[in-house]
Amino acid sequence: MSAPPLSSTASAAAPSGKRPIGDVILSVQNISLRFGGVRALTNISFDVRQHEVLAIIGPNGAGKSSMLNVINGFYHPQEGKVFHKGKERLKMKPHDAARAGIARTFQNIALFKGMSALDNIMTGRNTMMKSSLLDQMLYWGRAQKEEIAHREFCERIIDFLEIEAIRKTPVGRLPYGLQKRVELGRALAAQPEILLLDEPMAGMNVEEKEDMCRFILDVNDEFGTTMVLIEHDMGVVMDISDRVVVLDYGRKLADGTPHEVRSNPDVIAAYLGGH
Ligand SMILES: Nc1ncnc2c1ncn2[C@@H]1O[C@H](COP(=O)(O)OP(=O)(O)OP(=O)(O)O)[C@@H](O)[C@H]1O
Repeated sequence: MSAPPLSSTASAAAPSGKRPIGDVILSVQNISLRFGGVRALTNISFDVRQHEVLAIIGPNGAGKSSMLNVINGFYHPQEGKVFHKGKERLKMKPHDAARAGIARTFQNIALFKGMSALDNIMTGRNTMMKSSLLDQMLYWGRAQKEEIAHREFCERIIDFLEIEAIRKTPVGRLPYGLQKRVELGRALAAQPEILLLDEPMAGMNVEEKEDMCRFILDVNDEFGTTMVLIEHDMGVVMDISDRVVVLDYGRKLADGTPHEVRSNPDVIAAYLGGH
């Protein structure tokens, strides 16, 4: 088994360079989510198109993380529907979403600190591993071939993210920016079609942010991975997003290009009012 392409959407002949934005691949429609008396999301609808970088922004508590958690099946809204590639998605768990090509990273780094960067990235392949423990005992050769192919694939991610020098380093010893890059690598290891990034630049210095922006755009350009990201840094949002959805108090305030959203009076009022 040879190493597969880095994204399931990437064909062998796929050219590099910004891919044209395609059809709607994910649609959330009239989503409402409550926690007891707290209305985290109220009647939210928007579409995600193939290959785009979509940012979800909004003041603290606006419902951004809740929205990502609905998309990846961690929360199940009381109302509304999620359509994935035109089909209504019924209740599913995060690992089902991962199998269906939707991966995510978290606001706080959730890596195995004592394990190397490479081994952490390998854990991202778990959903793709076919051989069970029994297979491994019965068909050792086949399981070993599979393991080699997965390892090769992870090495390619390591090259792509320029982290060769730290591939054997326990991630707990790495600076924050590199840990976030390893986390991105682990999410990419699952070959997602849609990648959900929860504040990928939080806590980074300017240089680390610039690097992360470059990697996000490179992954999007080279492999066509659709990105949905939550970000607080408006400069970053305006620079890298094709489209922006603005939430405030769990409601959608605006949805448009960075330019449209920036000049929307409701958005300006929410941000000025919130800070
Ligand atoms: N598991 C939960 N239980 C109870 N309330 C929750 C839960 N998750 C979120 N909330 C509430 O839902 C609302 C939206 O929270 P959410 O974390 O989605 O906002 P956010 O925009 O991501 O905020 P931040 O920018 O601060 O991360 C908040 O009032 C929050 O307290």
